[in-house]
Amino acid sequence: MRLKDDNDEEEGPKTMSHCSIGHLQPEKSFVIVGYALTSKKVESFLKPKLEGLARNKGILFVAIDQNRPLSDQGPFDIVLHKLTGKEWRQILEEYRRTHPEVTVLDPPDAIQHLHNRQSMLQCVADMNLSDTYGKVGVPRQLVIKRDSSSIPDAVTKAGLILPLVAKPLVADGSAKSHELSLAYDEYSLQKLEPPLVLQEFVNHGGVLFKVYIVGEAIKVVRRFSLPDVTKRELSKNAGVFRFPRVSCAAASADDADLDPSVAELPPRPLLERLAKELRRRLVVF
Ligand SMILES: Nc1ncnc2c1ncn2[C@@H]1O[C@H](COP(=O)(O)OP(=O)(O)OP(=O)(O)O)[C@@H](O)[C@H]1O
Ligand SMILES: O=P(O)(O)O[C@H]1[C@H](O)[C@@H](O)[C@H](OP(=O)(O)O)[C@@H](OP(=O)(O)O)[C@H]1O
Repeated sequence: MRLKDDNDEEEGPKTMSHCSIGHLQPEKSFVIVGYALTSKKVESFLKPKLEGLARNKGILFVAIDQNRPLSDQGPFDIVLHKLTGKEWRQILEEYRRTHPEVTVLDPPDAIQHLHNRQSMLQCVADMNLSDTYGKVGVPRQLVIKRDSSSIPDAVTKAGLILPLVAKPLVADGSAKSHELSLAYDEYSLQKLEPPLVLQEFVNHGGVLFKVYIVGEAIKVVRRFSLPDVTKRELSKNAGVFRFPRVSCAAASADDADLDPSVAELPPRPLLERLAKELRRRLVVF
């Protein structure tokens, strides 16, 4: 796409934010990314540094005005969004139909099953990656849709071993969807609020790896995580404990002096196969 400078009479993006067209070199080609994000996401993601880097690479971020028809805005090369709701979904589907030349990241139907922690992990569970470079699996888990009083029985029947990590079933980016708890004893499980996923706690040395995948690009970071739970701790503790965003960006362990047994990154070939397989199964970028 060609974007002309301010003096140009031709149509340019009308809702451009955080950038001034006047500073752009005339006749330079830019990829225009229209974004529809919550204000929280704009704050955490669209940092001046990212915008500067993007601009140097010929990428411009332009805010989509949610109060105006999407088709009246742009033109965009890419629509980047992280909003939920039926209405927004319909707007995007209609836009994709009428603007097949625009890449929508990602199409609503493709991300639908990522909004639910059960379906989100299903394709990982279905993956049958050979054990050449390491195993990929999902912790044993149980979905509770309703009735908190039924949880202790359901856990016993499923044979899940305590402690359990309780996660809201819906993963829609809301603060509530990130509220996780750790349940140490069976009795306290009744205090949890369905719908949720109960997962066996997997000891992992207090460090985890976050793997970011965009297209062919893979980036792995180390983050501090919950410490291992020992048998002694399990026998001492009871109750349900809410825990905060333990492995957030501020908990980076990239430069920490870690025991090599927990610090070693997953083998690259495993990540590549995992990334390829996930993209194929999820049909997302
Ligand atoms: N089964 C588990 N066993 C041990 N620790 C776990 C387990 N599941 C989650 N955790 C811990 O809880 C943290 C958050 O888990 P998870 O990523 O599932 O939630 P989230 O709300 O999607 O978080 P984020 O959006 O930050 O990735 C992990 O970083 C890890 O420290
Ligand atoms: O900063 P990292 O470690 O990559 O963790 C991200 C989570 O994985 C995302 O799920 C968060 O986005 P949502 O809150 O929209 O789900 C995302 O929220 P944010 O974009 O508001 O920071 C992050 O918390």
